[in-house]
Amino acid sequence: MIPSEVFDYEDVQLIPNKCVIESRSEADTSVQFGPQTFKIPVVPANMETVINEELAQWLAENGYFYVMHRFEPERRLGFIERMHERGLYASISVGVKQSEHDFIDELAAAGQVPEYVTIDIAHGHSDSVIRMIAHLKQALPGAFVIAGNVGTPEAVRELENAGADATKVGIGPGKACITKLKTGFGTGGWQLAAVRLCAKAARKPVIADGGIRYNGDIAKSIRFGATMVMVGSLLAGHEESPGGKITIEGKTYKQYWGSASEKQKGAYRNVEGKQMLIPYRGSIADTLQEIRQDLQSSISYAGGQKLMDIRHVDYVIVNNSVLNGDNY
Ligand SMILES: NC(=O)C1=CN([C@@H]2O[C@H](COP(=O)(O)OP(=O)(O)OC[C@H]3O[C@@H](n4cnc5c(N)ncnc54)[C@H](OP(=O)(O)O)[C@@H]3O)[C@@H](O)[C@H]2O)C=CC1
Ligand SMILES: Nc1nc2c(ncn2[C@@H]2O[C@H](COP(=O)(O)O)[C@@H](O)[C@H]2O)c(=O)[nH]1
Repeated sequence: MIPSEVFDYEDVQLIPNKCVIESRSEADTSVQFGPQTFKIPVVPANMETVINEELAQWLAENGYFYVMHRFEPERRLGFIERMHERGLYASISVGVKQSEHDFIDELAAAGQVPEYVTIDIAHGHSDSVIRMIAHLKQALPGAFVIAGNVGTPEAVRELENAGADATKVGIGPGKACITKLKTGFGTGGWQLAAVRLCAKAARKPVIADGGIRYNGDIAKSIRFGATMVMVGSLLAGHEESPGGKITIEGKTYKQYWGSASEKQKGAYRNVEGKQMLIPYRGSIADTLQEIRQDLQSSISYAGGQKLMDIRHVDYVIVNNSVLNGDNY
């Protein structure tokens, strides 16, 4: 499959339709994803500098989707128990190694079924992921299984056929990502077109993962078929973000690093990520509220009342329009 139309977020603008609401507050940004409905179609990336247990609890309590990362594997069972004790949903990540299969058996034996499990590896179109989907569906049949990451319609179909309830699309578009440079592969530079191709092939929800630089990119992801949008760097600069706070020459930053960076792995082996500093942005609650308001505006420009009305708008390709003086 060679994609015929290739574009990314900055190359596209959505075309407005006549407004049918009196106020943006009437626009409904909520989305059904798996067993729950969430306030906005946005999930912080399952990365160590983006999400931790405290933030996960706050997000669940406040109607947002989260996916806990998998880099403290021994804490996951306790995390699920703690979330369930508080009457909150549990959403965890797993890898594909034998120890992860053993962990799934441990959860089944303990009767602790997370509502969401994300299989999170770099190259998700693989037999190892297909085996993990099968194991999850057999051992924890109540869990909603998200599988990734992938970048092709073939991969989406194969993982869905294996039993995945949703797939996650994005190989290399992330801000901390160097996959494109190190391997020559991926959807970096044409992530939005890849989301479109994958979503067209999908029969189940697709998560667009990586490359979101502006709030408007979330609406563009929805237009091109995503049901949920995973965001790393844009949500990593907050007070609640787990990365360390650093002040340089009077300006404050938070640390952000790739899950396949040397910093995360503790060794320079198969490194496909880097670390960087993200300007400090205050409270994540304010940013999520701003995202919701911007999405309400998007829905109004789409001539709609609800999130999925954005799906039906026309668009134009305008090369790099966002970068032509519109940065803020
Ligand atoms: N979205 C993206 O573009 C990317 C995301 N990441 C993130 O980095 C983290 C680490 O990812 P990952 O290294 O996959 O996790 P793991 O180190 O857990 O690797 C998962 C398993 O897949 C194998 N594997 C990994 N990559 C390949 C490949 N290209 N071909 C064949 N086998 C492979 C690994 O073996 P072995 O290590 O021996 O090869 C390992 O057994 C994850 O959170 C992932 O999401 C990483 C890169 C790209
Ligand atoms: N190639 C790599 N991709 C990575 C790594 N760590 C995380 N990721 C992916 O990036 C997104 C977040 O992207 P952003 O543009 O919103 O910052 C995240 O969800 C992963 O899919 C990595 O080390 N290498």
